[in-house]
Order: sequence, then C-alpha cells, then structure tokens
Amino acid sequence: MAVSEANNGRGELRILENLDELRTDLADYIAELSEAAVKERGAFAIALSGGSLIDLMGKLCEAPYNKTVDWAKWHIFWADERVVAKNHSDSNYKLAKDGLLSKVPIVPGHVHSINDSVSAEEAADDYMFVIRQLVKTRMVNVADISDCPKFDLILLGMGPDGHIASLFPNHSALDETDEWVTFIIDSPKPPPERITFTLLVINSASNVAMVVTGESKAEAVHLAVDNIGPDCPSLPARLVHPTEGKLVWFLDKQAASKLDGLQFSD
Ligand SMILES: O=C(O)[C@H](O)[C@@H](O)[C@H](O)[C@H](O)COP(=O)(O)O
Repeated sequence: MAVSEANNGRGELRILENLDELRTDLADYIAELSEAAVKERGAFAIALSGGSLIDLMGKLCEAPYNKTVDWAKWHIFWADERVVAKNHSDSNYKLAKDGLLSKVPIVPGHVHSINDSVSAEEAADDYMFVIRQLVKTRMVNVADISDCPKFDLILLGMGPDGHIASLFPNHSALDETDEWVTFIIDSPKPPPERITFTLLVINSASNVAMVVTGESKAEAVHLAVDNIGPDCPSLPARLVHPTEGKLVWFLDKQAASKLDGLQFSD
C-alpha cells in the first residue's frame, strides 16, 4: 500500500494494490475508529452510502472483526438513501442489511433507516428530526462550533461524474447550507427520488472516508484531489473538506491511476 498526504489539504490517500487489500485496510480503519469512539463517548455513529461500498466493507463480517468490534455500540445512518420501499432492490437500507447488518450483532433499534412510506421531502424532514433527537442525547456527537451533527464516520462512494451521496454536479442540493438532510427528485443516477446529507453535515463529521475503485473513476479522482488550476470544476467530491475532521481516500490502483505525480513501487 502507498500512503501519502495530498499536498493541498485534500486528505490522506491510501492506494491499495488490489480490492482484497483495500477491503482489509478499510475494515481495519473502521474497526479502529469504532474502538476510539466507543472508548471516548460510548457510541459509534456511522453513516453509510449505497453502491459498491457495502461489498467493500465485507471483511467486517469475518474474523477477527465480527468478534472484536463492539457492534452493540454502533448507530447506523445513511448519508443518502433512495426513496423506495425498504425491501426494494434499489434500497440502500436493503443493500446494507443483506450485505452487513444481518451478519453482525447490531442492535435493531440502532439502525436509523428512512421513513419509506412518505414523499422524498417528508422523508428528508423526518430523517432530520430523528437525527436531531439523537444529537440531543449525544448518541450522535455535535460539532464544536454549531449545533450540527458530528458523525464519527461518514463513508462515501463516488460516481464517475464526481457525485457523492446523492449530491450531483451542478445540482441545487449542493447549495443547501441550512438543512442537514435534503431531497432530490431528479437524480441523474436512477432511481430519481433520493434524500441526502448536505455538505454541511458531511463536512462536520469527525471522519469522512471516500471509497473509490475502478478505472472509470480515475479522472474524477484526479479532478477531486489534484491541484488543477483555476478551471477547477465544482465537482461534489472536491467539496468534501471536513472542517474539524479527517478525510481519507481509499483507492485501488485503477482509481488512482490519473493522480498527478504518482509512482507505484512494484
Ligand atoms: O445510493 C447511491 O447511489 C450512492 O450512495 C452513491 O453516491 C454511490 O455511493 C456512488 O454512486 C458510487 O457508487 P459505486 O461505488 O457503486 O460506483
């Protein structure tokens, strides 16, 4: 693995030889953050996304993690969710349940999925209310300089267009600076209706991990991480910049292949 700090404050870059190494490194990283948060405040508030992420987290269901992680202290949220029924094949909740949550001893009451029986707008409001209650009890930590939730870890994938969660390039949801959760009804990636954490919440987290693999993402990784001059596009992934937290990129060689000045030692 090559680990380096992007020289422009764009976070730590962890570039893994292959998907197996990435899966192990990601599981170690999540397990370490979980242990630290449980030690410090008795709970671990983690937000998941959809896509390939859940499969890449798969090692957590295996030894030693399945036994060593303090699953009872985990509180699960979604950085974004598709507004479909929980048993629909498009549901990020279903993806996480089938691939992770059903395989480890998570407390069912700690799984904070969205209300799937209302409109996207109502689901976003409802989710914000749920998070607000958990911030009050400090199940979810609070930012030092605002009343914003400070998740212990937000895990994000990235599309080839540089979208993160359900924040897409040139979409007005990117400009939402008041609400913690917003909704969209015109997602370019199906299904169209989604709710998503805003940049406000993403950038208030203690830790944000961008988990990105495959050659189709290489250009977007370059645009999100490298110094690309004044024509810098407003790529959603480039706007991830935790103000009081730490950003780590988990990349395979393919996704990292267009980064400036990268040298792989074979
Ligand atoms: O629900 C979603 O669609 C996502 O949360 C989305 O932001 C996803 O993480 C990226 O599109 C990357 O997905 P892949 O890793 O599958 O390419």
